[in-house]
Amino acid sequence: MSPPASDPAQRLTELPFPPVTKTHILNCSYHSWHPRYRAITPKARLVPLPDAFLSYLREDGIVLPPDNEDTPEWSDSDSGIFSGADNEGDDADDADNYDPSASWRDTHETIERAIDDLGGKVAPKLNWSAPKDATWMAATNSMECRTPNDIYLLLKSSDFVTHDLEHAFDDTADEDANGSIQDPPASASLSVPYHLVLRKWVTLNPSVEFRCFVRSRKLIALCQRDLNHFDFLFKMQDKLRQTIQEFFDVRLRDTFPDPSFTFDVYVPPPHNRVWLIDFNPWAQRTDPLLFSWLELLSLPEPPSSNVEESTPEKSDGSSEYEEDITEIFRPEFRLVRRDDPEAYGFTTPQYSAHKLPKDVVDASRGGEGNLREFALQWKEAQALAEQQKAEDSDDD
Ligand SMILES: Nc1ncnc2c1ncn2[C@@H]1O[C@H](COP(=O)(O)OP(=O)(O)OP(=O)(O)O)[C@@H](O)[C@H]1O
Ligand SMILES: [Mg+2]
Repeated sequence: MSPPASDPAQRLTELPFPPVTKTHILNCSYHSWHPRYRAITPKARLVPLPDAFLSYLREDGIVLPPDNEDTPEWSDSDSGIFSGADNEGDDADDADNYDPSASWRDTHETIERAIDDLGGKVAPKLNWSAPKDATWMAATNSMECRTPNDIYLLLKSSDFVTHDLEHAFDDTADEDANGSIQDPPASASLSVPYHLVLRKWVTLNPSVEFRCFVRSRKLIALCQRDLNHFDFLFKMQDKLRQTIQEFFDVRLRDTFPDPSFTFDVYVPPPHNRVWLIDFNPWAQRTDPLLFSWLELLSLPEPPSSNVEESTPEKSDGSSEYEEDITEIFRPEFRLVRRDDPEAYGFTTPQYSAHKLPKDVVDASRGGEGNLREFALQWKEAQALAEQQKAEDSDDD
């Protein structure tokens, strides 16, 4: 028998989120919000993905379409990844003729044209997730892609992308056609219109990327996305908070379909223009970064005078009181302090738990030689990451 809702043990193990609906998850998908916010988002192209392409993404192993010009030599023998062309040896005949893109050639070509359209370099993502955990697979060690194959390699290596494909609606409540929660759950499930999102590549300065938390259409908290300490942010904290608050009030507060959500912004120098990068659901799956979800769920809300279009007047006709309240409430803006990294548990590299995609492990099982080679590369990559970490902390 399941414990009653009032059982203290249950209260301790479950965060008090309002039910997360599939509609809410879909509202945070790039393809749903992008048309509404195109003007405030860096240039992007969306490519609808047919089932055949989705099957390719879901397949085990990483086989790339033939691409003589852009597939580097090392990709055939060194890592278990191979392109349809250029294979040598006894087993190569089949692979020579195999083009995984044969059944989605149109999509491949659309992607090629979109990359061109966006100036030759793009940052890819699926409906919700970018392959941030797979950049170590890429020759550039980043999400910068110049060819369709660069994109496929990243997408197929990413656990975050797999989550979009296989677990988009995990832990969501069922709802009826009007969006009301169904009890008992309805069996009908919403299907996901999968899209490849290609964003024109820009070299972003991670210090001015922020995640913002909105509860009941009120901006209650914001914080850095990058978990390093940046001294200069402290001096401009008030200005940044005000700029982002205004952006939220004007652009998002009344237009986003759900009352609670998170959004990510980029505020490049001179810090007076805000770019929308992404939305994430108000749900446990979203990383609360410098906050905990329990804090975010229980932080005090601003008085409503801070969010109303017009402040109601007092009986004597003045609105001084409301202005005072507006003055007092500030969404909490959390930055990483100089001596903070330990406190926040940043001693492990970000996404370290995701650095070994299943596909790569599978690829490395091709025999002892392959495994040894793979292990060597793995060690090198780790040493490089350690070195980078040491350099970063020296800078601090
Ligand atoms: N156009 C771009 N060019 C280069 N890099 C970009 C671009 N857009 C975003 N990025 C970088 O990619 C990172 C991840 O992008 P995004 O926030 O869309 O990923 P995500 O998977 O939704 O992340 P999360 O899981 O944290 O919500 C951003 O923090 C930013 O540093
Ligand atoms: Mg996101």
